[in-house]
Amino acid sequence: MAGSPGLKPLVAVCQLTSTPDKELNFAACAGLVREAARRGACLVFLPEGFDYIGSNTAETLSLAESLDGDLLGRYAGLARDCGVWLSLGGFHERGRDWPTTQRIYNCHVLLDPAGCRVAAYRKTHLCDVELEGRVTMKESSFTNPGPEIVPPVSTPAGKLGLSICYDLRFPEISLALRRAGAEILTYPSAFTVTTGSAHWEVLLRARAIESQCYVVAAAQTGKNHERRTSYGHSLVVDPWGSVVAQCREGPGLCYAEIDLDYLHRVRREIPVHSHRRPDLYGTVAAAGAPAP
Ligand SMILES: O=C(O)CNC(=O)[C@H](CS)NC(=O)CCC(=O)C(=O)O
Repeated sequence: MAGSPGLKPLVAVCQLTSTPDKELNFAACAGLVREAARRGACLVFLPEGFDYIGSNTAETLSLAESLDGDLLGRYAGLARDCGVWLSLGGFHERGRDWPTTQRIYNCHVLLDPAGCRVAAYRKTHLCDVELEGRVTMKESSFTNPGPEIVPPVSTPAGKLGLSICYDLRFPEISLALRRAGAEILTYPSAFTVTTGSAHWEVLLRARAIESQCYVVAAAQTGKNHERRTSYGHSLVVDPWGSVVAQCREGPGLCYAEIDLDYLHRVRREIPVHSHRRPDLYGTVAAAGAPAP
């Protein structure tokens, strides 16, 4: 379907309730990816923690694998079987430094339809957040921060910029990806209900409007284990800021056509990118500092 004249590429967004059971999670993901491929999607997005959501730190660490391990091998087979690109947002990766750090990376892997790994972005902003009496997250206690932002990758749907979940709160990364040529930004996520209900959609729409990119956000939803519930609301935003697709409650799929002609029209009409003043943003003195 992708590339056929007159047809716009279709992307699919998977919403999941991952548990600590990797087998069950793989079966759920494979079912959704196969369905998305049957419907003609060329690129399928899975959320952060698509592999599993551990019920405690020890379990999270013990289940982690390397990028060359069995689980990603099976996802590569799935991409090949279905002939789709797969955005695997937020794989729990044991990197080469595992023996010394005993920490993992939160790694967003992009596979092409041959099952080849074409990019791996390791989450750079770690979610250490404490909302008194409601939410405690300390991702840095078991995760190493990624060392770099990864250049956008050409896919049949457009040039894809990779981020993960909490990165969504940092417009710097989305603008850096836009500057590097991104047309689609993606934020695979496992948001909390408390922060998601206040911030999720408004942040995603803001990232789309300011970067003039499509924004694709696959999310965990519902009860992952006894002590963890995720916000859901997987969606796609167009470069004007309209929500063009959204999952309903529970695990499932939503679809969007990516219209790059429309994206370029929005960029022509409001050329914020060429109006930026990078000469100024780094030069503001702190309050109270003496005037030059
Ligand atoms: O740990 C795993 O297994 C999967 N990773 C996560 O769930 C991550 C780190 S704890 N969650 C977030 O970043 C939530 C961000 C969020 O909710 C916000 O920014 O408001």
